[in-house]
Amino acid sequence: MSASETAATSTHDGPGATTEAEAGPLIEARGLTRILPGLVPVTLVRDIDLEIKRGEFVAITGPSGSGKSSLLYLLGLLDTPTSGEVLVNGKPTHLHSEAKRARLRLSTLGFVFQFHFLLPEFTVAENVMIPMRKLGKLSHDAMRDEAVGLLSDLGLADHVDKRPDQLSGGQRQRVAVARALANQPPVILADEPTGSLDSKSSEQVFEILRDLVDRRGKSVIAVTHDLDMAARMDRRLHLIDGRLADPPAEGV
Ligand SMILES: Nc1ncnc2c1ncn2[C@@H]1O[C@H](COP(=O)(O)OP(=O)(O)OP(=O)(O)O)[C@@H](O)[C@H]1O
Repeated sequence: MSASETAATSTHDGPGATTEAEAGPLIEARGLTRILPGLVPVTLVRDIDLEIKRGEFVAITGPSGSGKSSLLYLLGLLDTPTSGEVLVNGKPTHLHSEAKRARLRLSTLGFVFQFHFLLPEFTVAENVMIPMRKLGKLSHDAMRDEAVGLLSDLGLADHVDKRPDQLSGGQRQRVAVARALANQPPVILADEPTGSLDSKSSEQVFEILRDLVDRRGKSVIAVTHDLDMAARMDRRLHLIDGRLADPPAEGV
């Protein structure tokens, strides 16, 4: 069974899985602007208004340097706007302390980057347990069970006690997806999640993300240069020079 089939047929849906039925958007940006100060200030994004609803698979596209990663980091509360705000579950976040933002990130947002960023000295299961450990809600055994469940769902049951360097690139990225799901966040933010994978692994990871949206009701926001992939998502946000724009008919 392929990883995507495994994920699609999974019954694993641990505590805190998205059963909440709030009607409003999960993530909102209002007038979001980020300017790096300096002798020559650099505008990363400007005047972005958007809403991400529950169960949406949204692509962020645009030319290189158009602000895609910057926008994702702002939506993920990894960076703070110069003006404007990000709301999570309808609640403003701009007055939160860094500790409160960190906790909101841990419980609400899962991150997948182009490179897996797994810690090489830890096993696969231990890597997936890291965000759970930081949230501090579960016992060691419960965290381990949760991690093994998530990894099994992604077709990695036989690899839980291996080190990352014993896995293929595609398998490592699937571990990164499991780690992003560790605290059952309703939103996954992915920065070119398939950007460093071969086409087969890339398709597997895409199918896993698609499945998280379709069958688990997650919202996935993914930066991508792959327009075919973007076309298979539900909606596309296109950036030009840090602003939202209509996507071109063809090409980036
Ligand atoms: N710390 C920084 N200092 C100076 N310029 C920066 C910094 N971070 C980003 N930039 C610039 O801001 C712009 C937006 O960067 P960003 O990485 O968000 O774009 P991107 O669309 O994700 O690009 P790519 O597709 O190449 O990854 C780029 O011109 C980038 O060079």
